[in-house]
Amino acid sequence: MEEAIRSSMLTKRFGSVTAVNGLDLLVKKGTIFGLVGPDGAGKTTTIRMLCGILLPDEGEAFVGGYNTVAQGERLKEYIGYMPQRFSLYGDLTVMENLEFYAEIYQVPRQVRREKIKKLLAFSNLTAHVGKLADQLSGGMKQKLALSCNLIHTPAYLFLDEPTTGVDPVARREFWKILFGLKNQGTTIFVSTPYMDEAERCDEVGLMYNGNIMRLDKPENMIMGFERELLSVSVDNIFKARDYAGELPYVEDVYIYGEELHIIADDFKYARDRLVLDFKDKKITTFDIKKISPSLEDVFITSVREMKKGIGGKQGD
Ligand SMILES: Nc1ncnc2c1ncn2[C@@H]1O[C@H](COP(=O)(O)OP(=O)(O)OP(=O)(O)O)[C@@H](O)[C@H]1O
Repeated sequence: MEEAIRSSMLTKRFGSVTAVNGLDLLVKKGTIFGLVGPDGAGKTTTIRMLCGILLPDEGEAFVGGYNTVAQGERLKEYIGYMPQRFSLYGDLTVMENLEFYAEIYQVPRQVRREKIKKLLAFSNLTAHVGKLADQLSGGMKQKLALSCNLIHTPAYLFLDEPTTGVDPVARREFWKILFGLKNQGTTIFVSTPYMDEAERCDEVGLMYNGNIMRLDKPENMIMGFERELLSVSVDNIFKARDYAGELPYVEDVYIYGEELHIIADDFKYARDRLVLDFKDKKITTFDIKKISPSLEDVFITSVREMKKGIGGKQGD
């Protein structure tokens, strides 16, 4: 296994807030690592430390063998970093933006044209070279931003929520590009709020309150979900959610799309009792069935357990 990214006890504090708390990570070369977690979990701070932009208070990290602090300048040649709000120049065209970043990254002039041509083809932007960046759709803007970050052919790519706010079709297309990069050997470290994207990563870390609470392949996380999960369709979802939360045989309950997801020890017992208990409360049950968990179920329940663990109040 060739190591690409490693951190040990990486810590960052902002005043009394510990944004990242003793993070130990290991990402293999040529893989996609996904960092998932609620707002404020510490994802951006982690990425910024790994890119050598933010100094850790404790611990250390290495990317491609380079120490992110002591060799931070050297490291910049090998990494691409796309922050949540990457600045494209709206009044420059697609081509001009790429040329601008080629200049910034000092891409040798003799290879610039060829490199830009390849990136445009790779990201399906060839037909739009003359358009102003401001006139592109959200998905195209993100692809252009990614292309600008790939102009110097980085071996390690850090993407902070690169597809937030982008429509599902454009998100899929963006991920096709990421898979293409992975196949060429690029290591990708990406934070995302989308579970379908997390499922596409080789490994996923669930971050909460500055800690990685779980770290595994997505399929292992799903397999490790050992409780019974019920999907329940009712006429009054909020009333049903609040009531189910008080029932002794219900371990957890949350709203999942149009349905209630209920976790219990014993499916048959919970199903039979729920229908009766809901009826008593004048809640009509349209459908109730056992389902396999998705990665989203794993994350929702993990975060809820963590919140309970630290005495926090549960949300949805
Ligand atoms: N420059 C800063 N000054 C003070 N506090 C900060 C700073 N940057 C981050 N924090 C705090 O550190 C914690 C982690 O923030 P961070 O931005 O890393 O989380 P995140 O998981 O990326 O969330 P989001 O997706 O909302 O950006 C939060 O409590 C945040 O308020």
